[in-house]
Amino acid sequence: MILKDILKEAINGDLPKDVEHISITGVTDNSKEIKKGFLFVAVTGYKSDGHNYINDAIRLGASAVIGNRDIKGLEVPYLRVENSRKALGQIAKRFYGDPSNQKIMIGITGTNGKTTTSYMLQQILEENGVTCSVIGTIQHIINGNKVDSHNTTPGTMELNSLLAESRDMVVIMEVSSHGLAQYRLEGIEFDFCVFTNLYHDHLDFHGTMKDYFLAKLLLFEKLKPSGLAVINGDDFWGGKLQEYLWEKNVSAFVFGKSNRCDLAITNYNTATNPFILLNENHDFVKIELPLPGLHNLYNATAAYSVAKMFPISKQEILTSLKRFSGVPGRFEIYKKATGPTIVIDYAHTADAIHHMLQTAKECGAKKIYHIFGFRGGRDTTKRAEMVKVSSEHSDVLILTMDDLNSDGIEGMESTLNKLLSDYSAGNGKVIPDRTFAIQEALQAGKEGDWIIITGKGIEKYEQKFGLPTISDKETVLYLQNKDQGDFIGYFDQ
Ligand SMILES: CC(=O)N[C@H]1[C@@H](OP(=O)(O)OP(=O)(O)OC[C@H]2O[C@@H](n3ccc(=O)[nH]c3=O)[C@H](O)[C@@H]2O)O[C@H](CO)[C@@H](O)[C@@H]1O[C@H](C)C(=O)N[C@@H](C)C(=O)N[C@H](CCC(=O)O)C(=O)O
Ligand SMILES: Nc1ncnc2c1ncn2[C@@H]1O[C@H](COP(=O)(O)OP(=O)(O)OP(=O)(O)O)[C@@H](O)[C@H]1O
Ligand SMILES: N[C@H](CCC[C@H](N)C(=O)O)C(=O)O
Repeated sequence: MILKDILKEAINGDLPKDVEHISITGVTDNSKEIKKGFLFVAVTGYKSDGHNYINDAIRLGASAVIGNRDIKGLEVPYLRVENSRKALGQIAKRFYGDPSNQKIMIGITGTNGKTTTSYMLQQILEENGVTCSVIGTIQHIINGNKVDSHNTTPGTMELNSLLAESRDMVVIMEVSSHGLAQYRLEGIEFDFCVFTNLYHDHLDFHGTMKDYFLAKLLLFEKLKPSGLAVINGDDFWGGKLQEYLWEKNVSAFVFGKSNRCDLAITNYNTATNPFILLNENHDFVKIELPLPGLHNLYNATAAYSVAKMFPISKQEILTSLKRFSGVPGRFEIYKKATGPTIVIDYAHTADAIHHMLQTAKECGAKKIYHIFGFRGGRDTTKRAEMVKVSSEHSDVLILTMDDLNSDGIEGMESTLNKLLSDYSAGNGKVIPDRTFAIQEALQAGKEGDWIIITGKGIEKYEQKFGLPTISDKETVLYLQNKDQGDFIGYFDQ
């Protein structure tokens, strides 16, 4: 591939003579992936700086380098750009032949509900003959094949390569604020942009809620002129987004409780036989879900709002939602013939915890045991509110370990004790080993009680004493009598 052909957007003006005819065999921003004839794009990162690896890249065979620092005297041509992370996005798109341009692109953003909404939409579309690629937190699904996910929104090279590989008609993507802020979606345009909600999270990265919102807003700048924004109008920031799009004359489809909404929520039932009743231009739509929780009804409403823009009948959409298969690690219920109901869920914000515990109460939980921890190396300012909400809405809260990432176990243990003494109402305890925390609740829980384990979903956690990593589901099934636990949740892997 001729280098100049993929630099169209990245480099303004004429290219130096020595670059004109260079051909390259690949592109990467990771010196460790360089092969002979590659273009190396040096990116200044959050942990390290790609510019420090330029010499490694050349030694490994890079035939040209792009960066955003003033560097001279390299053995291969060096092109300076203003922002090499953005340039990488522009180059990735060209290198893979602008693959998003050949797809119907659906981007779903928001703090909570992205994965659930995308799985609902996937089920509706696929059951009605529309093949979908799905890109998100749990895994990516391309042409029906599962690919491991390292980021909710993959890095720009990986993303464009997945899109290029896809033969599916539609791509449903979870779009994270990190992905938007880091140009992972540079040059990609969307046919549908969905906003679920915005709550306190990721302020370690964004600083303030306003800046977090402004990062999410970038998705809507990528909406095609012919595209449609779908917005949860009941969310405070959803309201701000609506105003912003209205001023820019961008078409938005809004759902929410106000009767001014395009899809107005008139009634719902969150527990037994959950449903949400919507008024669409005096035409009533009743979405029934096999999954409890008001939050899931909102997710289903978002999925419905997009699906109805496809040539699929209302009845077909409603049928798919009624038999929704669920999402791995989100509100998965385990219950034996007798004993407590156990739920594994991915709540990792105060708002999600609130929804989760509220749902358990609405489902008739007598006593609620809530087990969770905090991901290390992430926003620490959300923790106090998570403890407060849990303490208020559960009977017993047990703080335990989540992914430590770079944090140490001792530091985390004292953090948990301090959070409990400062923000709980005295109904909590700390059990650092997650397996023991779950075991204690399972031993204490009686018929009618609910044990809710949040934060990790299907991800595995480290047990103490060097035991292998294990998921909450594996722990629960083991403790519930080896492998004889009766799974009655919505997804069994
Ligand atoms: C803080 C953050 O977001 N970091 C992301 C960022 O990493 P980075 O480019 O800054 O990486 P870095 O390690 O500092 O390295 C800088 C550069 O040096 C290069 N390098 C480095 C070492 C070397 O030997 N050679 C070399 O060339 C690297 O390849 C890179 O180009 O860009 C990478 C590629 O796109 C991401 O994978 C990475 O996500 C990290 C792993 C991460 O944990 N991110 C989380 C916070 C995140 O993005 N989460 C959201 C979900 C949030 C939600 O659910 O709402 C997500 O989309 O996943
Ligand atoms: N619409 C919603 N409003 C509030 N909380 C929600 C909503 N949908 C899901 N949740 C809660 O958030 C958790 C994560 O849901 P989901 O995976 O769908 O969100 P997400 O935005 O994809 O998060 P992540 O990208 O971190 O995986 C769920 O397990 C549930 O507790
Ligand atoms: N295993 C991934 C999960 C991402 C979950 C996301 N919601 C976040 O908190 O960043 C991580 O640790 O980045």
